Amino acid sequence: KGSSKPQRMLSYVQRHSKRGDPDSVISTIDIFCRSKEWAMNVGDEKGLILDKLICEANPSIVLELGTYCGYSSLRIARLLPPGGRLFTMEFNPAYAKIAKQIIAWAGLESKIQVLEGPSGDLIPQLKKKHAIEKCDIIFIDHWKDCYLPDTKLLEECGLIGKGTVLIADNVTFPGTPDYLEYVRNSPHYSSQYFKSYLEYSKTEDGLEKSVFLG
Ligand SMILES: O=C(NCCCCc1cc2ccncc2s1)c1cc(-c2ccc(F)cc2)cc(O)c1O
Ligand SMILES: [Mg+2]
Repeated sequence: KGSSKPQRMLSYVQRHSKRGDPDSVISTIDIFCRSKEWAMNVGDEKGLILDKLICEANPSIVLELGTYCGYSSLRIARLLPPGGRLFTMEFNPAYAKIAKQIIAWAGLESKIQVLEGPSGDLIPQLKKKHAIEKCDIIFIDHWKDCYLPDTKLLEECGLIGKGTVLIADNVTFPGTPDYLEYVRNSPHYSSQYFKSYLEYSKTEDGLEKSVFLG
């Protein structure tokens, strides 16, 4: 019964970062992923672009699809204005368990709610169960073939309104071709590609920012 990579990441965070200090936890995870074990966090290079996009939008309600160990949840939640909230969806219960512990260690649990289950089931529940009107920002970082169907589901559920900003990870690698084609060709979105690198590697990747025009 060995440990998992997320478990090793959590114990590295608890040993090497300052409790209650999100920036310390974020940089510690980056050191772990560069020096010990690669992991599929958005990472520090794309993370800086994400930070800028979050600050520009100054969002109250952020939805994240794909929590993993909570790295991007910390990056987002630490930049929210007072009263701002992040709802993050994770399919894998083992990942969700670790993410909650990393989020608690960083002291951001009051701003972040981890929702466990498949996004296809959770998205239709958001309005009624969590009193969410519209999402200000949606960070998409889950199964790459779910980006497009879930975007359409979010539209149908009325969670995407005029000005909602979609930010999608991995649009170049592993790649999300059907999603890109949709947001870049739809008259309802204004889309922009931010070229960067796959986390902790030299491979090209990037974030796609798409604003819903109504
Ligand atoms: O798969 C990736 N990320 C999604 C994990 C799937 C987790 C899910 C969450 C959830 C919530 C609700 N409903 C359903 C789902 S499914 C991912 C993979 C790579 C990568 C890059 C190079 C490689 F060689 C190999 C992998 C890099 C990345 O940045 C990623 O984000
Ligand atoms: Mg990703």
